[in-house]
Amino acid sequence: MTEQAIIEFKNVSKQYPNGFMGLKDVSLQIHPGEFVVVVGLSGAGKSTLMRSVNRLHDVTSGDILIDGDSITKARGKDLLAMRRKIGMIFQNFNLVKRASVLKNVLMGRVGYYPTWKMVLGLFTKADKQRAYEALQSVDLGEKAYTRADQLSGGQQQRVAIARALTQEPRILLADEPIASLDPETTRKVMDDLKRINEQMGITVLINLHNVELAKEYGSRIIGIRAGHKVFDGPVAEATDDVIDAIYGEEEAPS
Ligand SMILES: Nc1ncnc2c1ncn2[C@@H]1O[C@H](COP(=O)(O)OP(=O)(O)OP(=O)(O)O)[C@@H](O)[C@H]1O
Repeated sequence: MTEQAIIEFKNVSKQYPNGFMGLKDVSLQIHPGEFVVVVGLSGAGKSTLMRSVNRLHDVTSGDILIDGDSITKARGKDLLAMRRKIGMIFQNFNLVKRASVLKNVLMGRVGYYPTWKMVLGLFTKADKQRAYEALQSVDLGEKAYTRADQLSGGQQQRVAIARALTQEPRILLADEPIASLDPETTRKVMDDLKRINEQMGITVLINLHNVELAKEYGSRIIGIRAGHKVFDGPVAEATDDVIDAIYGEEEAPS
């Protein structure tokens, strides 16, 4: 018996309103606990793929299943419940700069409260505890009351990771999370993601430009080129020839 995929793309295509095809007939399955790195040239469709998973982008055709349920077709409360399972971090951190680190991390609980409680900032003790614990897990417990914009870029990204963890997700999407960071902080963020994957069993899907880091941290690589999936396999199979085919100069498939 094969284990149920936590993320499944079935013949997914995405056409932007201007007619450009961001994804072309992509099918894939990701299983619980995997650490999958998506690589490809700038503009290949990596972010489009990532943002389709939690419906930051709607796809044009095909279906995306989360734990076997279609997120493509989900509406209202069902969509909200599915999105709770999916945390996300971004290249530019997306923190509320003038708010404290703790407030930012608590935002990870937004999907669990009605709007009026959020407006009044009425978080439960249990949620505050969750937020502290998430901050501690990225080694930033002592920064809880610091304003987010007082932290370094690497620290801000780790606050964003803590915010995603507070959501108690099963999947973590990371869209170019280290693109704005220097090499040293890059490692710290990647190490945090790896630890979260291994110790908490959270499935990680991450876009990276850097193939070396993709090979070092990933268990599996997906290569995207001009909207097509052109490679999907374990890191050991991502040979130089494979990487050349993902990044190379020759004509991309249409
Ligand atoms: N809203 C949009 N309308 C039209 N085209 C878009 C839109 N968003 C993205 N695209 C195009 O879709 C293609 C894929 O974009 P995407 O951001 O997914 O690429 P990427 O592989 O993540 O690139 P990068 O590494 O530079 O972020 C690009 O050619 C981009 O210009």
